[in-house]
Amino acid sequence: MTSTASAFPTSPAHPSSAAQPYGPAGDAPALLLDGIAKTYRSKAGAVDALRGVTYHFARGSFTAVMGPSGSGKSTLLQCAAGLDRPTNGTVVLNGIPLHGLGEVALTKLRREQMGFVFQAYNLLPSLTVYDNVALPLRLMGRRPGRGEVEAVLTQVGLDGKAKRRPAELSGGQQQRVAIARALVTRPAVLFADEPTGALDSGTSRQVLGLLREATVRSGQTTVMVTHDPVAAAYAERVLFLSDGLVAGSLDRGTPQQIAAAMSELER
Ligand SMILES: Nc1ncnc2c1ncn2[C@@H]1O[C@H](COP(=O)(O)OP(=O)(O)OP(=O)(O)O)[C@@H](O)[C@H]1O
Repeated sequence: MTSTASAFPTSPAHPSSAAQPYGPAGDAPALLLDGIAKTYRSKAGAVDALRGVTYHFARGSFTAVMGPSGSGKSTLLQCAAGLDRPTNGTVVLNGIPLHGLGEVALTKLRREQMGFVFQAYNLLPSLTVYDNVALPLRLMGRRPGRGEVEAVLTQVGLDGKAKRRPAELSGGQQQRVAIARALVTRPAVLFADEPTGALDSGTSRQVLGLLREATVRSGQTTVMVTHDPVAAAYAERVLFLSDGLVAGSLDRGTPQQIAAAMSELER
């Protein structure tokens, strides 16, 4: 792509914006990426997966990350969540710079301030729905209150399913358990990686509706990687990556507009 300006309105993500107040309360962004670069080195050579990504994810925003295969989406998510370390640049989550943290502190931060939803639901098969959802609280050293677990099960429409085990649920219901498990700690950022990749379109709509509702009702900040323009249209903004760089963004795009922007990037 030679120019991104017309098809992709410029996002408000520039290094200087880190110094600006955010939102009505002047809060820092939920997630700030500043000049993130990631080079993978192997015997086959070096691959520059990210080449300087600067972006802020405002509190309470729901952002989809899209881009052609190999554009760096998974790498971005991994670096943002502290699952991998960038070669250069800074990630600041809820005001906490990740680069200064050791593995133990990073694990604690992930448990307490991040939620994860993947294509594979990753539920523990031997635990009930209730215990799967309560697990992150237990891992934080907290005794889960019955009310808080039940409230989040209600939020995802799983009333009455608390005693079931994952194998007794449909795929869509299992993904809703995974979302409940991700939301129960009230994380600063919920990371979702192809959350509807294994679901049919009707069930996908329900799951995406839940993610959107969590933003609208509870101010949940969500970052979702997806290949699907229909899924991305549930987000307020789509951030496009191309060849390890931010190519632009699109606010409140329709699936058709998002698909057209993707086609332009893939040309
Ligand atoms: N562990 C690794 N070692 C070497 N290269 C890697 C590694 N992980 C990713 N890459 C390379 O980095 C680039 C970005 O990969 P990444 O998985 O982030 O892209 P993506 O946009 O998520 O792709 P896809 O849509 O196909 O999942 C690609 O060229 C990929 O081959």
